[in-house]
Amino acid sequence: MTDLLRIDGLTKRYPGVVANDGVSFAVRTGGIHALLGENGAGKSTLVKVIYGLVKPDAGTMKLDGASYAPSDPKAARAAGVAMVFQHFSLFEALSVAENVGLGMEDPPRMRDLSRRIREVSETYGLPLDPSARVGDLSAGERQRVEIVRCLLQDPRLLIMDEPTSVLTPQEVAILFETLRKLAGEGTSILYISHKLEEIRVLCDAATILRGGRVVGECDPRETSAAELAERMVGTKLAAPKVRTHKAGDVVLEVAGLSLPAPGQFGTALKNVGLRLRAGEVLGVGGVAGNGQDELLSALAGERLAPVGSILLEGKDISRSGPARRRRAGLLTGPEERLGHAAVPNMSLTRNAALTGAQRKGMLRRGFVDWARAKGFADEVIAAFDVRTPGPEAAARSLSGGNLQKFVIGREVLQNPKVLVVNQPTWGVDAAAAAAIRQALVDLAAGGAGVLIISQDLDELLEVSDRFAALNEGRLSDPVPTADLTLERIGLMLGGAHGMEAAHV
Ligand SMILES: Nc1ncnc2c1ncn2[C@@H]1O[C@H](COP(=O)(O)OP(=O)(O)OP(=O)(O)O)[C@@H](O)[C@H]1O
Repeated sequence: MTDLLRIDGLTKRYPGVVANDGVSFAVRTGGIHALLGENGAGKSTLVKVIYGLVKPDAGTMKLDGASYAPSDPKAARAAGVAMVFQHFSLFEALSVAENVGLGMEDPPRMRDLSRRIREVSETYGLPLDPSARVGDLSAGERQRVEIVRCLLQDPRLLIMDEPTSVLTPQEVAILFETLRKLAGEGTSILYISHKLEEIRVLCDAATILRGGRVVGECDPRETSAAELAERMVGTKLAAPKVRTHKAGDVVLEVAGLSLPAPGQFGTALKNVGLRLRAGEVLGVGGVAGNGQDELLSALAGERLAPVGSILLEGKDISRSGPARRRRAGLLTGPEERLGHAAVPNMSLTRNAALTGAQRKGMLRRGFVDWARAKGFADEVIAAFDVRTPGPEAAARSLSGGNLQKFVIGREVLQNPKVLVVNQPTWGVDAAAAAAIRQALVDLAAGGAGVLIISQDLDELLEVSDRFAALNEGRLSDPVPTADLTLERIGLMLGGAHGMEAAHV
């Protein structure tokens, strides 16, 4: 096979860090090539250079033998390079076809565009209705819009940055079929993911990055997931510690919590009830968009709840805002790390003060004691192995996984009575995800109640004592994790409560 893309000696420096350090590798024509590496290893920077979003300081690229140095994404697209991002950029109020048209330089008439979308979606097995409103679509369907948008450009190279983190197992299977078909037709695929088992079934080549440098190449089909992880990290991974746990008193009680949908595309919470005990981890699973964000914001106090519906250690906090709930010991970590959990342009010190000021004694006569705030940011960085030049770095300059470690660490180290987190290891590499899970389990072992909302079933089964499913804003009765079978989980996620039939 010939090489479609060749990269030679590519270097990109940021203040205090070399994100890519003399990176060289090649992607074969029709190959599905994985980029592997821990958080901050430089994967996103590398694909941004290929897509014309970031200019390298040194190095060259060749596409199909010709010199390639895109000045912007438009030039990259013109050369046949397309990219599907982790975060979608779609307008919820517009239709699929309208969204696709908006991204095109020279969009055809709407009727023709709808026809082409239908053709592409049928050819590649990506079910999509061009007239559907994007706001009504699942995360997997939204991703299909982005993929179809790329395929309409007839790309030679398709870059995908962590495409499966928002998908159900069924949607992952559909995506892999599509990617294999594309590769079979000669399109090359550059694939970033932390899910090593997925890489082993999908990809036929892999480049491993560590600290911005290429540390190895391999055929992932012939390399075990453990070996891949070890080559990424450079050391052997510690197996998670087994814990012993004893559930204590009820620390958080939610009863009859109903709230209307926050907006046109939100989900209403319907009579949600749960009891969380000290020392316990309760896992809440569910497909994205079934009320996860709404449950977190109701518990955080971003939206107030009906009187008597949320009790912390027996006290009604339903009408208290976030600051009072924090003071009382209920802390939360939302899913969206950049913008919700952290302010992108603020330093880590300032972000540490944002949620930690009260509980970490940073307030002096109403003013923040910045030395203390910096001290706390340093503590989080050290305890959670956050890779950054220091606490003065802006939140946005951290790689996704490192910022995630920071925002989770910031809450865990505030010694909460109850911690509620949504997607705590989203986009986090295997070693860091294990560290975050361990920290949550340790927090519970120390006597806190921990509620983890996640779409990662393996994660929930690994760390939770009990498991409940969120479906269309309703929470099932929690079941001890040890009693669960995959079939039962499937029924719970589909909305079957007790012996009722699933309504799909
Ligand atoms: N705009 C920026 N300004 C300053 N530093 C940056 C910027 N973008 C990336 N970096 C730094 O470059 C390094 C590589 O980051 P990059 O996002 O490429 O890593 P990654 O491998 O994609 O990580 P993750 O898996 O966490 O997404 C990190 O140390 C990061 O902090």
